[in-house]
Amino acid sequence: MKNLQNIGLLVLAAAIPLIAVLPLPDFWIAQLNYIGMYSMTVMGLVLLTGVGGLTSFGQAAFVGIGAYTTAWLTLNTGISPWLTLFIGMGLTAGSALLVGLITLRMSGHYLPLATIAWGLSLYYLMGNLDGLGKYDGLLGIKSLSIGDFDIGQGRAFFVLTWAILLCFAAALLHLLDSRAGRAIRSLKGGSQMAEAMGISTFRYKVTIFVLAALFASVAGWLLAHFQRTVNPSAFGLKMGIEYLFMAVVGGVGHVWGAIVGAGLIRLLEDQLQVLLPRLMGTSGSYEVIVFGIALVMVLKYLPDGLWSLVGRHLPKRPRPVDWQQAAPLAEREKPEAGALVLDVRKARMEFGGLVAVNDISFQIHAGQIVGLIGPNGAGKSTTFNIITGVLPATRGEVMFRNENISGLPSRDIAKRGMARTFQHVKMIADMTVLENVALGAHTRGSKGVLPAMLRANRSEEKQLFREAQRQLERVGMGEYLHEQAGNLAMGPQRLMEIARALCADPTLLLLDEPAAGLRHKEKQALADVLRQLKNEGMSILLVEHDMDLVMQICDHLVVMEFGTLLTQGPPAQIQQDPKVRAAYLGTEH
Ligand SMILES: Nc1ncnc2c1ncn2[C@@H]1O[C@H](COP(=O)(O)OP(=O)(O)OP(=O)(O)O)[C@@H](O)[C@H]1O
Repeated sequence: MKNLQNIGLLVLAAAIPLIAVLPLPDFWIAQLNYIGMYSMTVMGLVLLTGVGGLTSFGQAAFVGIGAYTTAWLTLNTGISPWLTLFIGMGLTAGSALLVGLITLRMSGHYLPLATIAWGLSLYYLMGNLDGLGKYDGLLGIKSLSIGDFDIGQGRAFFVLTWAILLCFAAALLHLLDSRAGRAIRSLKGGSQMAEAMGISTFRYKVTIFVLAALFASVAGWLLAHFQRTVNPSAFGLKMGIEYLFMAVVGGVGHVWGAIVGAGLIRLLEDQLQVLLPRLMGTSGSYEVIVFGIALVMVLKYLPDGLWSLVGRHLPKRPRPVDWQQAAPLAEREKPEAGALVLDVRKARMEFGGLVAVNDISFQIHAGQIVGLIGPNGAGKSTTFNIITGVLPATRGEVMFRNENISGLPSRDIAKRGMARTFQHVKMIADMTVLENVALGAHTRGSKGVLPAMLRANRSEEKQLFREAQRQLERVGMGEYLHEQAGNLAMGPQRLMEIARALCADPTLLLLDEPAAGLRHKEKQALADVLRQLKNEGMSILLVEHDMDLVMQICDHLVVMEFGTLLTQGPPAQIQQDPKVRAAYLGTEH
């Protein structure tokens, strides 16, 4: 896929000068200019909504901030418009940061509603400020120029706009294929898995919100100098909806979908505005009705947008393996064999009146496999969640390598060397196995969004992929590097999760029902992998219902029933314990 993305960028880079010199009528150049500017805002939405899963109706307001900043400053202060671009971006970043910090903790439908409220308030603010010309807006904005050369509104403007768009597309493609990009792509699946990989989901949400707003702001700056006038109608809620519409029609998850969507809607709108009133015999915004129907059809029959029609026919080439020579990632210092790794002290979890975990205590030492067993509803997963920081314990302490980690968020616990898998596999289905596993090494890298966009992250990326491949080979998944994770059967999916956890270079590995849904042979392969990890000095806590597997591989068992610790000890002893037999068979004891 990577090569194809580069081809896409090259095609666009070649098309820009070609179109500029072709004898196209001015009308088409103007259309292309609009499409370029719209595409910028829509590309921001691809990142925010398509990739990050955060729906915003308020992008037009950020276009407005960029446009009004340059309009007001160039008209009132005579400052260079090239400088106002950065002032506008600064103002946009500031306001997006503020709005983001307030609204991005909201989930479900609250976020889109908040963006509507934000879009509306900015629209009325622009329309009511005397200094901004109220609803008439500001007129007489100058064209952009370089020295004496006037960029104007024609071909030179086209080259400028599309060159910026090309840079945005390249930056976005680079970003999505990076450590930060994988973290952003993990946002859509809920925060639990990402946080367990040490990713601050909130920070990445705010980051993509600001980035999308900046894309919109640059489009606004261009629009002001293109139209030479600004007024609130171009930045209101209707336009906010239209940008979202372009993104959805084009393909909200694809960078190229932004251009397809913006192009199609702009051209259609223009044609329909002429055609429909003629057909109906009266004037009116009939195109909105057509768009409404078209959107419903697209959502029903082509939910991935029009780009998916093209994208699915493009050949998929595996990522070239160029990381063999990369330096290994630094490893954390490991505990001595037999040292105390985890000490759960009287952990308690109450859900209202229900005591799900009742003052449980147990320990895990380095190189030990401990099984946490018990009938359904015994409180195993809740104990797991207390240890990994998903749930804050009502009382009690969890000591990890002699540090009290009670109350820490799961990402901070992950950073300390505790890695986990999930009862129901959590992965990014449309990423390759290798990329999914590289996500596990997130905390071992440091390159953020900007280095990724500028491609200044190459050596670290190679290190991360080298580690991901190593861990996949360690669990016997070396054959699956380039497979799309969503296509894997349950067994390989679970092994992939283990490899992802191993990528974090953990001291303690927590596996939640790793054998669930596996066939006999796959279970044996899993047992071999776990034994091998133990021999390498790894400590493992296992929640598992498969008693054969548990008895085969565990050194120590902790048995729970109704939230309480029933007993603990070596498997042979537990197997003979009448209390345990009774708990499983449901007889009196
Ligand atoms: N978030 C929650 N709110 C209220 N009750 C909960 C919550 N999570 C778990 N419980 C309850 O706590 C008890 C223990 O549940 P838990 O999932 O920890 O058991 P388990 O041993 O992991 O079961 P299973 O083997 O079926 O996964 C159950 O009675 C469950 O209904």
